[in-house]
Amino acid sequence: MPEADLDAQHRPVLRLDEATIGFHGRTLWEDLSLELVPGEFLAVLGPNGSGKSTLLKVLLGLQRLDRGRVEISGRPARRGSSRVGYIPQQQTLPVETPLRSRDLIAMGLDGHRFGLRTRPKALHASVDQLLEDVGATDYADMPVGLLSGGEQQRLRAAQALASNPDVLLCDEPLHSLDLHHQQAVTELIRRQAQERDAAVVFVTHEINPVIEHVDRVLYFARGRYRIGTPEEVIRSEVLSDLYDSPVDVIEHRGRLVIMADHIEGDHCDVDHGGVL
Ligand SMILES: Nc1ncnc2c1ncn2[C@@H]1O[C@H](COP(=O)(O)OP(=O)(O)OP(=O)(O)O)[C@@H](O)[C@H]1O
Repeated sequence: MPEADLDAQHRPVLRLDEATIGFHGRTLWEDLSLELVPGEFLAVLGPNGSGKSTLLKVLLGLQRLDRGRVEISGRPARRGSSRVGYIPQQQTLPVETPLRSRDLIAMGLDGHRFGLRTRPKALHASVDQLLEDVGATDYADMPVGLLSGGEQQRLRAAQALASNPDVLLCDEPLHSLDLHHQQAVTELIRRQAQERDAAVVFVTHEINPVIEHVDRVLYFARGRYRIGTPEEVIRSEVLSDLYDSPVDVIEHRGRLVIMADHIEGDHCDVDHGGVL
């Protein structure tokens, strides 16, 4: 590979530098410094209210930091950037939604580049390619409201990938999907991000469905955070230290189970290997 391409592979597409945010006197996270390179997959974990979605809002340019800097592809994060793709939480679309799969994806394409009115052929070809990339060609012309949750989530992934973003933000995209579709959607996001040299920031309550794809974990709790590989972070001593309270991490039939006797205000979803 030419040296310039190698450099590009290691150039951060996302950079947070001593980023701090809080509301009404409560710090959500403080002095968060982080760089993601193309193709990297970061899982963001933490209990309810720990600031996971707020991180996505900061990266989307919808929320200002109290302190520090946030850059996407070398520029300050800004609202509406085509460098950022966003997959929202899984929500079932109403049956009567008047859109076909291909219409939903076309909505994600950058109108300036593809010239919706002036270059319909180019738009059509791009939509077809995206449908193929996410394995949705078979239902390209189906009304989206008739598709299953997993099929709809594939389309949302295609929509988010349409502008060829450098950073793909995923806000609990597996919520309410069954295990099979959780794995399929995660694999799809991972593969597409790698092929397109995009970094992934993946907010989730459950580590197990994504663990084999995760390069690093960012774990928020109690106004603090830990970052590292899953093996470095999802450990009893690291999480006990983060929560300042005993936490047990055990492996059960290949799944990580995180348990704590009692942490006020949090819950432990033992069955799903969920996050405290
Ligand atoms: N604009 C805002 N003004 C005031 N408080 C806010 C604002 N945005 C978020 N918060 C608060 O910050 C905290 C963190 O919210 P956030 O949505 O980031 O949590 P989360 O980790 O994504 O939680 P969950 O797992 O429940 O989705 C919450 O207590 C929320 O009420």
